[in-house]
Order: sequence, then structure tokens, then C-alpha cells
Amino acid sequence: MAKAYDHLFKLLLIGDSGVGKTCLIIRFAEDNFNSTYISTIGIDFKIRTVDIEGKKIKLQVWDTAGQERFKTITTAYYRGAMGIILVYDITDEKSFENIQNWMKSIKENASAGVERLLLGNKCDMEVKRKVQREQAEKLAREHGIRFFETSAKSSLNVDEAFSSLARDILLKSSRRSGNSNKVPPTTDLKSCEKKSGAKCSLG
Ligand SMILES: Nc1nc2c(ncn2[C@@H]2O[C@H](COP(=O)(O)OP(=O)(O)OP(=O)(O)O)[C@@H](O)[C@H]2O)c(=O)[nH]1
Repeated sequence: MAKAYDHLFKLLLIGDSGVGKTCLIIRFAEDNFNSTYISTIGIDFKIRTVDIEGKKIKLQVWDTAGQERFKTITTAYYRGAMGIILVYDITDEKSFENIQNWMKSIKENASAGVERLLLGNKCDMEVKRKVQREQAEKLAREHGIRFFETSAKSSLNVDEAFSSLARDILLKSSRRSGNSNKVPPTTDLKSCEKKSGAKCSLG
């Protein structure tokens, strides 16, 4: 039987407890949202196949527990990840400050060439905003990675964020295999913003 996909990419979401990692994955994989908070214990994954540049990309998205006590279990999963999504909550300053620690954790535990993406989630809660978009843009620029503000609740930018990461991984892997002409250059800053309506930082 023919393979149902061209590529399988393993993605991992990390970030403080309660920032919305599980909700982002459920929004992306099942187009659903639940406001009841059930903290993740250990690790779990969901799958969705997306179409990028005519290629079927199967995304296996791993959800980690943000709680410190699960750290040894979850960091063991960094190694196999091709893309890591760092999530903070725009209404929680501490979760943004901790992004630096999560970055360090990636450096210590993930493969060197892993693609990273920064997400400021819960952007539907503008009245409770504590982290300005510009702060996160600056951080993303410093690390040379893309940045989106998302809402798992309203679904704003969720598909865009996952697709942009998948696209970057695809581009990187086709470059590596010498097929860079097969995938058009990934969204430049302008088209990235045009597509998503979000501010993007380029790596
Ligand atoms: N308003 C709003 N609430 C959200 C959003 N995303 C998640 N939440 C809420 O935030 C709480 C925590 O969400 P989770 O997805 O469980 O957070 P988590 O990062 O997986 O947490 P851990 O499993 O403990 O690491 C839940 O009550 C969600 O309903 C969002 O985009 N907007």
C-alpha cells in the first residue's frame, strides 16, 4: 500500500505549566477547545497531516508536562524532536521570563539542528496582557527564530504556527539532501506576516 504521507516530523511543545500547550495541540489536531484545566502528566502525542508545497507532512506533536516534577521524563523526548515549540502565556510574565530557561533546556537536551518556534498564547485575553508583543519579538530576533501570538481558544494563528514550523523543517531537510530548488524559500518576513496576520521574526 502506498504511504499516506511524504514526511513524518516529530514536534514537541514545551513551556511553563498552564500556558496552554495541551490546548494548542487539541486545537491543531482536533479543532476543539476546553476551558477545564487538566494538567498534563508525563507526555502524550497527537497527529495531524498537513499539506505543504504539495507534500503530505505527517506531524506527530508531543505534549509535555510543564510541571518541574516531570522534567526528567519530558527532557528525554527532546532528542528525537525535529521541531520544538516554546510556549508562554501573554498574561503571565513569569512564563515569558522562563522562556530563557526553556531555551537553555533545548540547548542541553535537543539535537543541534532542531528548529525552534516561539508562541505567545492566550492572545484572546488582551485586557489581561502582561507581555508586550515587542518584548517577544526582540527575544525571537535574538535567538533567530519565528514568533507568533496565538489563541488556542479562538484558534487565531494556531494552524499558521504549526505549518510555518513544518515548512521550515521541510526546507531544512530538502536543503540538506540538496533539493533546495524543490521547495520555494520559506515565507519571507512580509509574506509570513501577510499570510498569518502575525508578526514574524526570521531565523
Ligand atoms: N483564554 C484562553 N485560555 C486558554 C488558552 N489556551 C489554554 N487556555 C486555558 O489555560 C489553562 C491551561 O491550559 P493547558 O493547555 O492545560 O496548559 P498546559 O500548558 O498544557 O499545562 P501543563 O499540562 O500543566 O503543562 C486551561 O484552563 C485552558 O482552558 C487560550 O488560548 N486562551
